[in-house]
Order: sequence, then structure tokens, then C-alpha cells
Amino acid sequence: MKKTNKPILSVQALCANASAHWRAVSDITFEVFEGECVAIIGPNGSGKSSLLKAITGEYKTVSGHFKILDCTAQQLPIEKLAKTVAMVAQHEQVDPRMTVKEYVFLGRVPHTFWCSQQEHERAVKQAIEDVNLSHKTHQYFGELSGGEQQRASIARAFSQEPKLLLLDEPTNHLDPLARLELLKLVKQRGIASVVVLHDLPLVTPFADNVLLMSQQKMVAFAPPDTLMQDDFITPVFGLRVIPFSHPKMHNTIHHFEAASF
Ligand SMILES: Nc1ncnc2c1ncn2[C@@H]1O[C@H](COP(=O)(O)OP(=O)(O)OP(=O)(O)O)[C@@H](O)[C@H]1O
Repeated sequence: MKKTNKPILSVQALCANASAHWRAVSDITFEVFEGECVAIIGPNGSGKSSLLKAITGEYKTVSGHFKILDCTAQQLPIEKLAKTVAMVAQHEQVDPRMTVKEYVFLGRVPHTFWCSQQEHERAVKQAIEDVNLSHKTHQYFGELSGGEQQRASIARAFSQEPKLLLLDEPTNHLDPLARLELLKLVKQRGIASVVVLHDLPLVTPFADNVLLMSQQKMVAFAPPDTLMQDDFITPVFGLRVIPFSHPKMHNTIHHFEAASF
């Protein structure tokens, strides 16, 4: 279907360097529209985190470009960029002596001079509720379990109320139900999101489009039903895809097994 609105994120033939001697990602082209979720998949070391770092500007664009809200990184004022994009990295550096509330409040920093204290409080409370951490609001970050820390980081990103959410392996440390709930919540929030996922069975129910990476390059960008096929998955992951119909939902779900068995 042809889309009429402008993408929140548009990436065209992007190549980015981590340092003068390291090409982090090459030949990346994809778009994310409002309310859409894109899953980035690929084996360890295929460049998924590097791609997110290229989009946040941590890695230097050497050719091609990316646009956020139709502006290049140079055109977007830093305050607007801070309000627009929220990122949860794989390993967040958080002061363990902050309470959950103090930490989630950091998501409000880009909005400091634009919203009332009431508005900040509302956004923080809602974000903490959304990730089911209300009962830990006043607990220190360092006293949370790994999964709870992960949820607090997501709440920090939600409280920022961004237009674009970048999540690097957000389901790490989460129990099976919490994984499903988190991805459902990201979808429900309706924020354009780009999410690195290792858990392949979660991709089809969650993602509108999938970006498959191998050796720091994009292999394909397509909807899950197109991409979750042996032609794409086996050469990259060494896995065979077994699609079958969900007995109640009547949609396709995918099972994966080693191609060598
Ligand atoms: N600054 C750098 N200098 C040299 N190599 C780097 C640098 N940054 C990343 N790499 C390498 O680039 C490759 C891709 O790293 P990246 O973290 O993007 O992979 P990934 O797909 O996110 O992996 P994982 O699934 O294990 O998290 C890795 O082999 C990594 O060692």
C-alpha cells in the first residue's frame, strides 16, 4: 500500500563509521512511519547495535543519509532531536543510588522548560505504570532485578514521549510473559519504533517490517511474512523456518530449527 504521510525515520543508502578505521554499517535503506514497529534481526556481531548508534549520530555518517521528521541530523536542532528520539541501549549506565522515579524523570529533561511540573509528574507516573513498576517507584535502581532495571529503562524512554523509539534488545532479562507484554505495550503506545530483537518467534506478532542484517550490511527489509522464509533466514542464521497457522488467531506464526538437523 502506498503511504501518503512522511516517514518519522528515513534511512537511505547509509554507511557509517565507528572510528577512522572501522566501517560500522553499510548500504542500509529503510523507512519507519508513525505507529509502525520495525524489528532489526541478525546474528551476533551483524551490526544491529551499530545501526542504532548510526541513527543516534554516535557513529559518523560517511555516505548516504538519514532523516528524522524530514530533517537531516544537521538540520534538526539538538533540543528537538532530544525530544524526538529516545534510545534504550543494551547496557544502560545508571547511577544505582537513583530511585526509579528519579531515573524515569531523566526522560523529561528535554521537556524541562516546555511543560508544567504537573505534566512531568503525569508522564513519569504513566510510564512507570505502563511497565508495571508502580510498586517500585521509590526503590533504588541498584536494588532492582535485571528485568526490573530493563523495565525502568523502558519507562525512562516512554516518559520522554518521543516520536521515535530505538530499543536495543529490550526483551533481554525479561521473563516470557514480560517480553510479550513489553512488545505489546510498545505497539500500543503507537510510537514509531526500531527494535533489535534476538527472539525470532516474537518478530512476526510484533513487527510491521523486518530489517535483516548480516556482516554489518542490510540483507533485506520486508514485512515479516515475506522475510520469515528459508531463502532469507537460512543463509544468515543457519535456521530453517517452519510457518504454521495459529489455531485460534488464524494468522501465521513461525517456528525455527537448526537447518543442519
Ligand atoms: N568501534 C569499533 N571498533 C571495532 N569493531 C567494532 C566497533 N564497534 C563495533 N565493532 C564490531 O562490529 C561488529 C558489530 O557489532 P554490533 O554491536 O553492532 O553487533 P550486534 O549485531 O549488535 O551484535 P549482538 O547481537 O552480539 O549484540 C562486532 O563484530 C563488533 O566487534
